[in-house]
Amino acid sequence: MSHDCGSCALNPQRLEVVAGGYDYVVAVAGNPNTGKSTVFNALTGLRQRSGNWPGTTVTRAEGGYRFNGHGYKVVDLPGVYSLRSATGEEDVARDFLQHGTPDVTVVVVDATRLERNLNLVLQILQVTDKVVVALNLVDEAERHGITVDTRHLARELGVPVTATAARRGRGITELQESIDLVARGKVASRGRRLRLDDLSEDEVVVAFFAEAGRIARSSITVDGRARLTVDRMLDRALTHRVWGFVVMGLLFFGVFWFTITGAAVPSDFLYRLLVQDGHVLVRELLSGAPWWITGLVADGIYLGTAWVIAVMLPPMAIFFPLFTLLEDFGYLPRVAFNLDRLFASAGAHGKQSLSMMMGYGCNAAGVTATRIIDSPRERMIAIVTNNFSICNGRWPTLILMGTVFIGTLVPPALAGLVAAGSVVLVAVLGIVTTLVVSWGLSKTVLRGATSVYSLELPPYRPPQVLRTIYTSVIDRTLKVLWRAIVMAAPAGAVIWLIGNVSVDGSSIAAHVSHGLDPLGLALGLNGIILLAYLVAIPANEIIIPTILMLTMTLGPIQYGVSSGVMLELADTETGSVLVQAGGWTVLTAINLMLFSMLHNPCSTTILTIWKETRSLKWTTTATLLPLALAFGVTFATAGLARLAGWA
Ligand SMILES: Nc1nc2c(ncn2[C@@H]2O[C@H](COP(=O)(O)OP(=O)(O)OP(=O)(O)O)[C@@H](O)[C@H]2O)c(=O)[nH]1
Ligand SMILES: [Mg+2]
Repeated sequence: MSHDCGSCALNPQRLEVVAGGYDYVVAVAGNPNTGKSTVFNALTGLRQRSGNWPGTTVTRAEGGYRFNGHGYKVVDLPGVYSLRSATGEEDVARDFLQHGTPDVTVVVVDATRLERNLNLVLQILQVTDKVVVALNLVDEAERHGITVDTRHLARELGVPVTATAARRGRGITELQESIDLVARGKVASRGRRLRLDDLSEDEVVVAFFAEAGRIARSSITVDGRARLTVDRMLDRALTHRVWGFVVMGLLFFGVFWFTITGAAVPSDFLYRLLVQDGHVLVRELLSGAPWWITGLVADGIYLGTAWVIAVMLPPMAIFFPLFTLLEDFGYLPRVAFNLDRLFASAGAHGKQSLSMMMGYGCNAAGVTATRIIDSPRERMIAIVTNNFSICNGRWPTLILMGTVFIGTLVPPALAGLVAAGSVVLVAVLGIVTTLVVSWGLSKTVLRGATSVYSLELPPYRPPQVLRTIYTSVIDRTLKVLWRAIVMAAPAGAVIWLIGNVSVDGSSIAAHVSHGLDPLGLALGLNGIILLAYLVAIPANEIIIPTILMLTMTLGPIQYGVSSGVMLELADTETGSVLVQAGGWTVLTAINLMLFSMLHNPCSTTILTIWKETRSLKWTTTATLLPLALAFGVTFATAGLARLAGWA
C-alpha cells in the first residue's frame, strides 16, 4: 500500500489506531459471518462477541498481540459483502479499509462459500497488495466434503493464503507468521488486479463475478457425497410456513419450561443460604451498631442484593446458555426468517426480527443492533418497538408471576407447564404488539416504502456445548447479574429509607403509594407496584424485590422486626404475602405481567436510543408510547375483568 500520501499521518482514524506503541495495524475484514471476530479473538486472545448470524459485529473493535518482537494492533471490522455497496455497518468497514490505511488487511474467507467470498477479496486487492487471506472454516468445509487447494489459490490471488479453523485455534500461528511477513515487506505480494478502465458499472460487477467464479472453481474439489442435504432437510422443516412456527413455539416453550423447573431447586437453596441465613448473620455482625445502620445495611442494602442474586442467578444461568446454544447452532436467523414476512406486511424491515431477537437479552443491545437496518424510517420503527422484546431484567418478574400465581391455578403436576406457557404467551403478545405498533407507525408518522432485501440463512454449525455454556455464563449471566447487584444495593437503601423516614406520622413510601393507589387500582395494579416502577427506572431487575419490600412494610399486616425488612420467603410464601398483605388477586399478577412487557424502557435503553437517534422527539416517543400502551392495556383488562365480575 502506498504510504506516500502526506496526509496519512494526519488521518484521524489512523492516528487513533496506531496510538499505544504498536508497530503495525492489522484490519480483519471479510463477508458477514465468516468468523472474523473469531479470528480476531484467536489472534488477540480477547473475547469479542461472535455469533452465528450475519451482523454480529456492527462497530469496530480493537485489540493487540505481539509476534516476533513486533506489536500488532488488530481491528475487527463489521462484515461487508462488497466495497461497492453501502449499508450503515458496511460503511465502518469500507471507510477503514480505504482511508484507515492498515498495514495488513486480513480477509477472512468462508471456505464453504469460496466463490462469493473471493468477490470481496478481489475488490480489496484493487485497493491494496498488503493482504493475507485467512481461509477460515476449513473444518466445516471438510465436513461438507470440500477441499481447497490453498497454494493454487495463493498463486491465483498473488497474496499469502492460510487455512484456519479459528474456533479451534487451528492455523492461527501460521496466520500470524504471514501477517508478520507481509507487514515487514518480506514477501513479494502482488495481488491480482482486474483492469477495469473503460468498463461500465455493470460490466465491473460482472468482471468481478466472473473472475471470482473462475478462481474458485479451479481451487476447490468437492466430494460428491457431501452432507449438505441434512441442512437442507432441516431448513425445510424449520422454515416451513406451518411447521416452522410449531417448532418455534415448542422450542421456546421448552426453553422456558426447562428454565423454570430447573431453577426451582438452586433458587430455593440460594434463598435459604443468602436471604435467610445470610441475613441473620449480617444482623448479628452489626448487632452493636445503631438501629438505623443495621436497618440500612442489613435490611436494605444486603437483603435487596441477596434477593436479586437468589432469584435471578439460577434462571439466568440456565436460560442464557440454552439461548446461546440455539443461536450458535444457527436457529435464531431461522426465527427471523419465519417472522420476516410478518414484519414486511407490518410495513417494517425484515431485519427488524434480528434486532428484536437481540432485545430479548437486552433492549439497549437491541437498539444498537438496529444499525443493520439501512432505511432510517424502518430503523426508527425497530428502535421504538424494541421495548416489547422482553429483556433480562423482566424475565424474572414474568417467571415469578407465572410460577406463583398462574401455575398455582392448576394441579401441581401441571404447574410447571402452565407457568411456562403463561410466560411464553406474554412473549408472544410482545411480538404481536411489536407488529401492531410497527404497522401503526408505518401507516402514520413513519410512512414509506418497505425495503426489499434478502435475509441470508447462515449454515447450521454444531455448537461447542461446553465452551458455549462457559462463555454465556461468564459473558451474559454474570454481566446481567452484576448490573442487577449494582442497581439492587442502592435501591435496597432507597427503599429502606423511604420506608423508614417519616413525614407527618407516616413514611414517605406510604405517602407516595397511597397517592398512587387510585391510579394503580384503576389499572388492576396498586400504588405500591407503581411506586416500585418509579424506583426501578434505572433497572427493571429490582421490580420484584421492591414490590415485596414495600408490600411487607406498608400492607395492613406488618411483617418483620422493623419496617423495611423483606422477610425470608420461599416462592409459595411470596404468593401468600402478596395476597394477604398486598391484597393481590390473579388480575394483579396478570396485569403486572402485561405492564412489565409493555411499560417504558429502562434508563440505559433510553440513553442508548438518544445516542442512536440524537432526536429528542423520537427518544420521547420511544419512552412514552410504551408507557401509554401499558396504561391503556392494563386499564382495559382491569375494566373488563371487573365487568365480568372476576375482580
Ligand atoms: N466450525 C467453525 N465455526 C467457526 C469458525 N470460525 C468461526 N466459527 C463460528 O462461526 C460463527 C460466526 O463467527 P463470527 O466470528 O461471529 O463471524 P463474523 O465474521 O465476525 O460475523 P459478523 O460480525 O456478523 O460479520 C460463530 O458461531 C463462530 O463460532 C471455524 O473456524 N470453524
Ligand atoms: Mg464479527
